[in-house]
Amino acid sequence: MSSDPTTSPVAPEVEQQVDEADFTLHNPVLAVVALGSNLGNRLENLQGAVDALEDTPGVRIRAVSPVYETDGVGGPEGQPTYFNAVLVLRTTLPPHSLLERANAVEDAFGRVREVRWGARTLDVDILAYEGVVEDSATLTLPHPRAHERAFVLAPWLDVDPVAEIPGAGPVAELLGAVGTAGVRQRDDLSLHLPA
Ligand SMILES: Nc1ncnc2c1ncn2[C@@H]1O[C@H](COP(=O)(O)OP(=O)(O)OP(=O)(O)O)[C@@H](O)[C@H]1O
Ligand SMILES: Nc1nc2c(c(=O)[nH]1)N=C(CO)CN2
Repeated sequence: MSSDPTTSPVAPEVEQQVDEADFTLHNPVLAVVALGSNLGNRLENLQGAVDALEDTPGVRIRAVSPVYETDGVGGPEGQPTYFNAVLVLRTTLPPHSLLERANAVEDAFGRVREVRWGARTLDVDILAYEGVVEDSATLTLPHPRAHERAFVLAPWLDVDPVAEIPGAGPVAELLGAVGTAGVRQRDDLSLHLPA
């Protein structure tokens, strides 16, 4: 019996996953990320997420949207308003690695997962990753509720006026259908890239 690991058969799906990850590592792609906060210093929380993502090997922020103040959608009654923003990233991280990093950034800001859609210091969602369509146990792409959320569509349109959500349509049309009630741009606030 040989102990040479190179002679062990590799399942075709594993081989495909490795090939895809390898391809991504050498070919940066664009991903779109949503930030939200309605607890603590909301602007500082969003800025902290921008800083942490820009500090991530394999991630470079290409565009930062204006900050919106938005009424909470879903979740318990009477929660504080959110600050929301959207980032365009150029990344060599495969989708699941980007999700892990997004979750780690949330955790670093003391995010506690209790009530569904409850108040949170920081939420980092992946809205879209290149043209990828995927539905696994931990990651759905594009984000399954992005197309119906004005607090996501308005800042997304600002950073990419021709954006389209695979399977749902152009962001501009989706925002037109959803409307902008409860979503106010805060011209007095902004996020910035670290120097
Ligand atoms: N595109 C995605 N971006 C971020 N998380 C995702 C995505 N698809 C699936 N998930 C999974 O959703 C789980 C729950 O995410 P989270 O607690 O942020 O939900 P939420 O922000 O309260 O609600 P919503 O999903 O409606 O925005 C995450 O642990 C993650 O595994
Ligand atoms: N206005 C607003 N409402 C929400 C938000 C959010 O970021 N902004 N996030 C949610 C879960 O991701 C649920 N509801």
